[in-house]
Amino acid sequence: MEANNSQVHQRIATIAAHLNPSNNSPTEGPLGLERGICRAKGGSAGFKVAILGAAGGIGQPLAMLMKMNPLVSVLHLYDVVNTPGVTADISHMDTGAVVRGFLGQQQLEGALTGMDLVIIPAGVPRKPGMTRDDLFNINAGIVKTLCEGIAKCCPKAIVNLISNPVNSTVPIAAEVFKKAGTFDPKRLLGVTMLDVVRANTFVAEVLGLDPREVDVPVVGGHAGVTILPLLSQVKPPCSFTQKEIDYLTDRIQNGGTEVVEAKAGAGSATLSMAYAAVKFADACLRGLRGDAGIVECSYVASHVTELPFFASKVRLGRTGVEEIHALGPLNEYERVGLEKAKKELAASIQKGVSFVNK
Ligand SMILES: NC(=O)C1=CN([C@@H]2O[C@H](COP(=O)(O)OP(=O)(O)OC[C@H]3O[C@@H](n4cnc5c(N)ncnc54)[C@H](O)[C@@H]3O)[C@@H](O)[C@H]2O)C=CC1
Ligand SMILES: O=C([O-])CC(=O)C(=O)O
Repeated sequence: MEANNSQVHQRIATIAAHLNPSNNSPTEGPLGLERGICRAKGGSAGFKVAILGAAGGIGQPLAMLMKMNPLVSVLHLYDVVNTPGVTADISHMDTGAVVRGFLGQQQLEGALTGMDLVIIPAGVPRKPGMTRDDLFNINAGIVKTLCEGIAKCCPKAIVNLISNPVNSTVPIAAEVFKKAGTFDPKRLLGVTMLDVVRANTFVAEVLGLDPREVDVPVVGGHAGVTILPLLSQVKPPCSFTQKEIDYLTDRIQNGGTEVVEAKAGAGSATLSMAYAAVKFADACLRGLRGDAGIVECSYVASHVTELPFFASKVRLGRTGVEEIHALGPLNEYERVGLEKAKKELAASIQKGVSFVNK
């Protein structure tokens, strides 16, 4: 039966009120708007996930892909701009997750409360000629503020940190959580999955294999020489010429720069990053659900080297990072690479720690 005029006007007024950025309540899609007249409640089973920076180049495709994930029952999209539009758009997808939008600092608390997983792609991306560390001055403050919100509103959530420079932003997040008394090293994960995704792709190209059959461990961190592919541990077992090793190591370490240069000022990797972020978030959610044997590379608080943070294979479970794998046997080429990586990582970690404790 069609709605009468006054019902239609009421619907429009309610939608307008909720999509208005000056409104303090979340910018919900129609399902949330009309709780009074809709039978669907949403969010009964599955996990609650928030994306901070959801209107950005990574955030939008990431939001779309998370809306398609059957493990997600509630999806909160937070940004300082444009969430009403992104939320309205994504909320029309006929998948299970209920989507709600949150706009601006005053709605951060609503975005975070009750979340099981928080994914953070907020912050500025590189332009040609910049290093990831050149983003520190802007992104460090953004990550600090968002993590203060997490410590307050959902201290038990798993955090997937994407914002660069990851080598420093993860230590920043850890310091914020320590200050708040909520730090749990098992729940803070720097996302280095794109390095693994690239490594699998480039190695598969060289070997003439399907990338889905290839598994390349990438350890260290997420910038230049700190990205250390362990080509001696590739699965399925294989061997490379020295020329292939030099080519692959260089291409994997500089994959981000390859995209930044190709985009010529229009940002850095967004689509492959959203894919990698969803692959990683899905692994975290399957771990939370209790699935066994989930192992991915991530940059975490770690004891595999003398550094306080390091990326390596970790096993994900109900409490987050349940086991950190040792690096395994390295060849001479990888041992030299490891020393270089550790030197740069040590400085990036210290920079992050000092930022919070200055
Ligand atoms: N870990 C990794 O492998 C990768 C990391 N990145 C990093 O991800 C970050 C985001 O990249 P893009 O999405 O391309 O950038 P973008 O500029 O397209 O989007 C960033 C979004 O963050 C939002 N934002 C800014 N300040 C915020 C705040 N205080 N709270 C919430 N949202 C805020 C912006 O409004 C924007 O919508 C960059 O730092 C980039 O370097 C990018 C690719 C790979
Ligand atoms: O290169 C960048 O600035 C973005 C990034 O981290 C990547 O694509 O790996």
